[in-house]
Amino acid sequence: MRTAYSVETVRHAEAQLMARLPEGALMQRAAAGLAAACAGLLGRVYGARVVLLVGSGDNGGDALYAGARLARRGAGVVAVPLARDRVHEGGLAALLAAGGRVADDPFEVLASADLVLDGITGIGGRGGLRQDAVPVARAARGSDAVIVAVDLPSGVEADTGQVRGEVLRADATVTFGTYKPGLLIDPAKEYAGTVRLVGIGLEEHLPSVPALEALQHADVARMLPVPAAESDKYRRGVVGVVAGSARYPGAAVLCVAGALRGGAGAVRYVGPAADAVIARFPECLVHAGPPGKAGRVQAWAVGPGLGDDAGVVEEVLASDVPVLIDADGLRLLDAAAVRDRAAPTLLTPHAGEAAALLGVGREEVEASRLDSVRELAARFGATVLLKGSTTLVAAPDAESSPVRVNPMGSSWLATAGSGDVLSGLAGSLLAAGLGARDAGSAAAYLHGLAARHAAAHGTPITALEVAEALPAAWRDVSAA
Ligand SMILES: NC(=O)C1=CN([C@@H]2O[C@H](COP(=O)(O)OP(=O)(O)OC[C@H]3O[C@@H](n4cnc5c(N)ncnc54)[C@H](OP(=O)(O)O)[C@@H]3O)[C@@H](O)[C@H]2O)[C@@H](O)CC1
Ligand SMILES: Nc1ncnc2c1ncn2[C@@H]1O[C@H](COP(=O)(O)OP(=O)(O)O)[C@@H](O)[C@H]1O
Ligand SMILES: [K+]
Repeated sequence: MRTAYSVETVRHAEAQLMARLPEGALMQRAAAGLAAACAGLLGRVYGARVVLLVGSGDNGGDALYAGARLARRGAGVVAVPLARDRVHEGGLAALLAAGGRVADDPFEVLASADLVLDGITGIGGRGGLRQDAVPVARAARGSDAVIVAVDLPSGVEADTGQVRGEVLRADATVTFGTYKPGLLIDPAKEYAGTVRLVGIGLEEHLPSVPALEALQHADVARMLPVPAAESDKYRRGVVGVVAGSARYPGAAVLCVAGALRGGAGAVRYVGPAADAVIARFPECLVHAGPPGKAGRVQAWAVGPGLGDDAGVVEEVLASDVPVLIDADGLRLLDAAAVRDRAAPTLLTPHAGEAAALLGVGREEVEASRLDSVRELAARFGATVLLKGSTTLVAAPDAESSPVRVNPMGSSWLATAGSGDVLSGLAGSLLAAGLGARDAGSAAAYLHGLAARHAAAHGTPITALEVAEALPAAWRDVSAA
């Protein structure tokens, strides 16, 4: 599991750690890790041309001390202080003592740099880059240099991943002590490049519950259901799929395709697209409906391609088993009925659907994905999976359940019907006994990995191919 902590928590842990260490020791640890990462990127340090963009805080201090280390190894290191009267004094002295210098003309040194260290702002930054920093940031980006962000790309919001102005896009980011949410969530994530975490001893001072967590193969493997000797199809869980309509029969087929690969013992399709479903998947149980007459299930997945049948959504919400609601189901649901449910509910909106549920514009959700998913989970008292380039899953008990961010996405998933596959898959995991947060985040993980398998040759993929690649994704994860 990779975890990210908020700035406030990092500051608190930093204070505890610093109280135990000699003055400046923490910054030296950070600088040592940063210099080592830069050396790795440069290959040969001796003779390399390194430019430091130095802001007025400790982020600039890190850059200066790292620059001093590179200068001692023979790099030509030049500092570009953004405010000459407010530079980390110890860092600047160390750089000068190591043979580095301050630039006379920032644009000239940037034009021929091999590597630029962005030490303008880290966790102390507010808003996008200020006007005085913008021209040098643009010149750095316009050069051929590798750009390495110190702790965070300057200009992003560390706690939310929001981007409110200009950001210096990095090729790599070296972050200290812990990931920050902004390094894992779009749009900020897109500016960070490859992220490397450097330990500085902060870990033992961080609380057990992070702000954000990202699953890895082994975490997902532990969640996936495996049939035991005494299992039968009913004990493994039956998932009911309420999807599709005369107009959209394909959504039913895709949702069932996902559900069949999600570990439930049986998939029960309920709705008007039974012929299309059975033609493709003879192993599926089908029923014309209504859901209450179709037989017992251990979870429902309702909504893809449903059309305007609010009655089935109401009926499914009134059941006492876990329910996943997607697509048309999100438009038709009664918010009070969701809040009043005793069994878990998992809502799976994309940004547009989330915006409609919140009564805001789609751009607002896309710009503030973390706040949006948390707000939805709180408002509906439900677990919410917000789809998109970085899928987030938030549970209603925010204090004890950190938001999960899916690290295994693939932009090839931006294809019609892939969300229907995800709903079926997550519904199947719910029926197999996973909690809503685990079912949502494991489904998003497998779904993204399946898309990567399907697109391995770099060609466009279809939603059905994503479903067909789910066993390969499952195998990968289980092997971890
Ligand atoms: N915590 C830890 O464990 C460790 C922390 N360490 C390091 O310390 C960093 C945090 O340092 P920090 O607190 O000094 O803040 P920092 O990021 O340098 O920014 C503040 C300065 O930037 C300025 N500024 C603000 N917004 C701006 C903008 N939009 N555009 C331009 N400028 C802007 C702001 O100016 P002001 O508002 O005061 O005018 C202020 O002077 C952290 O990220 C890590 O690198 C490591 O050394 C060791 C372990
Ligand atoms: N740019 C992207 N990068 C990664 N994943 C994406 C991107 N765009 C969409 N996705 C994923 O593709 C799926 C699309 O689902 P959805 O929006 O419901 O589409 P549909 O209704 O056509 O099935 C979701 O799993 C979403 O997270
Ligand atoms: K930075």
